[in-house]
Amino acid sequence: MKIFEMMEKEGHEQLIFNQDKASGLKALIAIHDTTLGPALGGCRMWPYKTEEEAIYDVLRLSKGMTYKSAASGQDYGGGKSVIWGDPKKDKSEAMFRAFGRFIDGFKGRFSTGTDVGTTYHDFIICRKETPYIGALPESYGGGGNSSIITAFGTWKGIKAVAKEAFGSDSLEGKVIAVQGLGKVGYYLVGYLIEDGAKVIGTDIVQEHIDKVLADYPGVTIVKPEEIYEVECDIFSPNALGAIINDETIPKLKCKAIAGAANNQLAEPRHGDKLHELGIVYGPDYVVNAGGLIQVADELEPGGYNKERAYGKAAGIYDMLLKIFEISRRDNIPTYKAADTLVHERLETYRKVKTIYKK
Ligand SMILES: NC(=O)C1=CN([C@@H]2O[C@H](COP(=O)(O)OP(=O)(O)OC[C@H]3O[C@@H](n4cnc5c(N)ncnc54)[C@H](O)[C@@H]3O)[C@@H](O)[C@H]2O)C=CC1
Ligand SMILES: O=C(O)C(=O)Cc1ccccc1
Repeated sequence: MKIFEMMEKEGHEQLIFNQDKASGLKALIAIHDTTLGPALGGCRMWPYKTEEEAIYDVLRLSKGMTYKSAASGQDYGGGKSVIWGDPKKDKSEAMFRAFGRFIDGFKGRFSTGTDVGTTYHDFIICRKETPYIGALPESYGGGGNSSIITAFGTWKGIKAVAKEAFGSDSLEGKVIAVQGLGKVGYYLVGYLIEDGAKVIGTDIVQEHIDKVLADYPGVTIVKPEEIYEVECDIFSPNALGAIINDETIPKLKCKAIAGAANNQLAEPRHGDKLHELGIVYGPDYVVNAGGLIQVADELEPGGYNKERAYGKAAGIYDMLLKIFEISRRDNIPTYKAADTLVHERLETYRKVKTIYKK
């Protein structure tokens, strides 16, 4: 793996390796692009098989955050952190204190918080060492569990792809296949059922399934490997990335895809394939911007304003309709239409900053 080559190709500014012998912490922090402002991005804890897997994940995730911030109109850049370890058995206070000290070293150039495998309990510990933590509970001055607003935004994204695919954003009677019933998936199921949808769900952790069934007994559960081929109107990935790939695309029986998972396309060509097949794809970093919108709102002067944040998250619907219009007008895949808007915003900002410097 030629790391500098990858960073140069994708435009990453920094990749920092962090280890703390006492706690066993091994963490990577990637800052992709700070043109629009300081980098924001959550922290994933995952038992990667190799160091290369961890490096690849943090580079992809951090780039996605730049695109997410630009596409959702935030004045922040993109970054992400990954802790290499098993969230079920490797966590400790010492680990998250050490991680907080590493974050503090950026002095605001990077702020982080929950993502896959981490919870706000972990970041309450981090907060003891650094103020650069987002999505803390209201009692700690944060905006609360970012998964809820992420689920809200994803619900709006599902309504937008429904409108594009079926001519109406009503989810009444629509069958939605939800992959991943974790922090985001659980709340998303609630929004979908409230909106009249029929939900087919799956997860690899039984207790997550049980929690959903306890509150939403009407949800149909299938095995993880079956979710791709269930008869449905919309497939909603809310687990891990790279699940839209050569193996899964031929199985899909949906007319549209919209979910919270980061980096859903294994490669851009898989977005081209969805376009060819006429499957409406809501670009992941547009659909799942709710969490980022919350954390950016927490950083506004005067602090978090829930009404303002949810108003911005509701705008995910209109942004997607704009992207679908560009995709139809120019006959390009939706992910390319979204990337075009992002590149235009970054380029404009770079020019303005250059002029300003003069
Ligand atoms: N939590 C947040 O605010 C945000 C999360 N995201 C993204 O949304 C996705 C979900 O995030 P969270 O809900 O916070 O994470 P989480 O870890 O709470 O939930 C992920 C769920 O997916 C399940 N899962 C993993 N592999 C699976 C598989 N092969 N099949 C079925 N289920 C599987 C896990 O058991 C877990 O229940 C991630 O990709 C994350 O990066 C994006 C934006 C914000
Ligand atoms: O949208 C994401 O994937 C995030 O990582 C959102 C976020 C940003 C900063 C702190 C916590 C979560």
